[in-house]
Amino acid sequence: MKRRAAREEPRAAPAASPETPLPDATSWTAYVLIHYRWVFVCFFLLPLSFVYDILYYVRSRIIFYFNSAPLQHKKRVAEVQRQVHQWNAEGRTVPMCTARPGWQNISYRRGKYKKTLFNVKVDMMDILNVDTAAKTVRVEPLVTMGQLSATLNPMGWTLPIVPELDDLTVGGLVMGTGIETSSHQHGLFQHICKSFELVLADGSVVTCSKESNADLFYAVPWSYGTLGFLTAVEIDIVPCLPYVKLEYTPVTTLDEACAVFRAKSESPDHQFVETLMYSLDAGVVMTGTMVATFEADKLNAIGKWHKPWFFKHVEGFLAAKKCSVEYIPLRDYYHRHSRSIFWELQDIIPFGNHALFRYLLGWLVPPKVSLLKLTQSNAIKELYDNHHLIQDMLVPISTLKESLECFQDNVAIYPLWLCPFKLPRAPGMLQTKASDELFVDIGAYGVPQVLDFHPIETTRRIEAFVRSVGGFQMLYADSYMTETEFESMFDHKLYHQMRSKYNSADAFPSVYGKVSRAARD
Ligand SMILES: Cc1cc2nc3c(=O)[nH]c(=O)nc-3n(C[C@H](O)[C@H](O)[C@H](O)COP(=O)(O)OP(=O)(O)OC[C@H]3O[C@@H](n4cnc5c(N)ncnc54)[C@H](O)[C@@H]3O)c2cc1C
Ligand SMILES: NC(=O)C1=CN([C@@H]2O[C@H](COP(=O)(O)OP(=O)(O)OC[C@H]3O[C@@H](n4cnc5c(N)ncnc54)[C@H](OP(=O)(O)O)[C@@H]3O)[C@@H](O)[C@H]2O)C=CC1
Ligand SMILES: CC(C)=CCC[C@@H](C)[C@H]1CC[C@H]2C3=C(CC[C@]12C)[C@@]1(C)CC[C@H](O)C[C@@H]1CC3
Repeated sequence: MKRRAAREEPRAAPAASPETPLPDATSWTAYVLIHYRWVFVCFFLLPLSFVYDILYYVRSRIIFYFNSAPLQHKKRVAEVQRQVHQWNAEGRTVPMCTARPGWQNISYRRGKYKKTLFNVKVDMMDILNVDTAAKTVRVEPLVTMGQLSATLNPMGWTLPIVPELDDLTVGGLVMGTGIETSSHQHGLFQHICKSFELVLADGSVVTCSKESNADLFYAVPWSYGTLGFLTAVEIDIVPCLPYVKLEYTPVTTLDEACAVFRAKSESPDHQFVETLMYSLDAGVVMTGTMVATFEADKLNAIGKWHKPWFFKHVEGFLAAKKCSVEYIPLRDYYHRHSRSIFWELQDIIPFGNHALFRYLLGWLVPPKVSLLKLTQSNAIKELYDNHHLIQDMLVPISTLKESLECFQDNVAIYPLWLCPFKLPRAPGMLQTKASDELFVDIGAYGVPQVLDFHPIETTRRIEAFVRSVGGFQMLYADSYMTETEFESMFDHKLYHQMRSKYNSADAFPSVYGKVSRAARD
């Protein structure tokens, strides 16, 4: 593959490098919208995101103050049931989906089906019960990761896996999937869930767990809302400590990167493991453990508004070429990539990591992903479709080296996110060849640096590679596989059984129908 010359810093809007044509390369308005998106984002979206967060926060506090959430829950489930009964009474004409508008969710793919399907409102956003004796928390599906870490951490508890972005919801993480740097010990988000409460296609309410309705329990993850509406989830919680002792290990060859990452992922000593690759052969492996105290000169509250973006901070350790240690407040660690939306914000606000911007306006960052989605113009959409890649691929750790080479050859996007996870053997969509082998999530977010990038052909080549090594694609973004290819990646046996057992084949679209770009458009 041909590559572009190394990037210059700071960068402008995505695909603003000289070789890349603008969408249609003509419209003056499109040019302004793309290259000066930061004007709109800084002066309109950032204040709007701030107001939105305040309103949401006040609402949460009021609900907590009156402790009304558990009482309201039954009524809210009944309201979901009423809508499903209505759909049945009206003759089950078109399938159902949640009424949550596509712009509000984190998923990158566009849920065009929302316009044509029967929309069911599942407006349930409260933490119902924190039970420290049973070590569980019971929540409604729209509860977010930011809300949960803010509630649990001050009580000395946490979820074993806290997927990074504040606005990710429990419903989305259960029906899709969730992963974080503790996943090498705890698995995916589905593996820390104890039970699901669902409203099925006939309007009945069912609770499933490993002990009761186990088949449904194992079929729900990765079903993308196509078996029933989720109304509550019981999740494991574990005690937490206030700081993470984080060790940064720079690696300077591909072999070293793979060996160090694998050794640290397999060792029981680290609660958190993550690597950021800055090129095919240079990266920083990070390992962390929760601790109660810190060495004062090594404390770094990276979540503070004026601190450099985390991925830039980490890059500094690569340049320093030696192992280093820092102590980071737990919540700052959990949401370390939130302020820069991993490294996506540099394409939207090119000077966002400049000290002046951070000190003046850093407290307003990041703009909400939902508002970015809501307000993006067609020109921006086209730009991201054609000159940008957002994909996470899950591959066995034994194939890490060839997988990184595949990403290099096809897209050469850096930083690249590497996050290890275990995949316990269990019924459901994810079936593996070897039992208990560690997997790695490879996350590529950004502008491909190869000259022959083509959104469909390139993604299809990567998808084919991932299938060939027994891996999986995360489905929050676009999938370009055919249905046959899709069914060869994801085991649909249990899923089809549940669709027929619970009469849901005409009640909801299929997973493929929701996540495939070709089936949706
Ligand atoms: C025992 C208990 C039970 C509760 N029960 C309920 C309930 O039933 N229902 C309910 O709705 N609420 C409940 N609450 C209230 C709960 O605390 C609020 O929902 C929560 O504080 C709001 O979360 P927040 O993230 O918006 O707030 P904040 O912690 O003030 O955070 C504001 C914003 O900044 C982000 N942020 C904060 N720190 C960082 C950081 N270091 N890095 C990056 N981003 C950060 C947050 O994610 C959030 O978006 C309960 C609280 C407690 C203690
Ligand atoms: N660190 C991580 O693990 C990250 C994960 N992600 C991905 O982002 C997505 C989550 O985003 P989020 O905005 O929270 O979720 P979304 O609103 O995007 O929902 C994801 C899917 O879950 C379904 N769903 C959500 N709630 C319910 C419910 N109550 N009942 C039935 N189905 C439901 C949706 O159905 P419908 O289509 O009907 O609305 C949709 O198909 C996941 O796919 C996740 O894998 C993204 C970034 C990071
Ligand atoms: C850690 C894992 C497993 C995934 C992280 C994925 C995120 C980096 C992406 C998920 C949805 C993406 C969107 C954007 C940036 C990258 C994600 C947050 C945009 C904000 C980029 C700008 C566009 O105009 C809107 C996009 C919405 C989705």
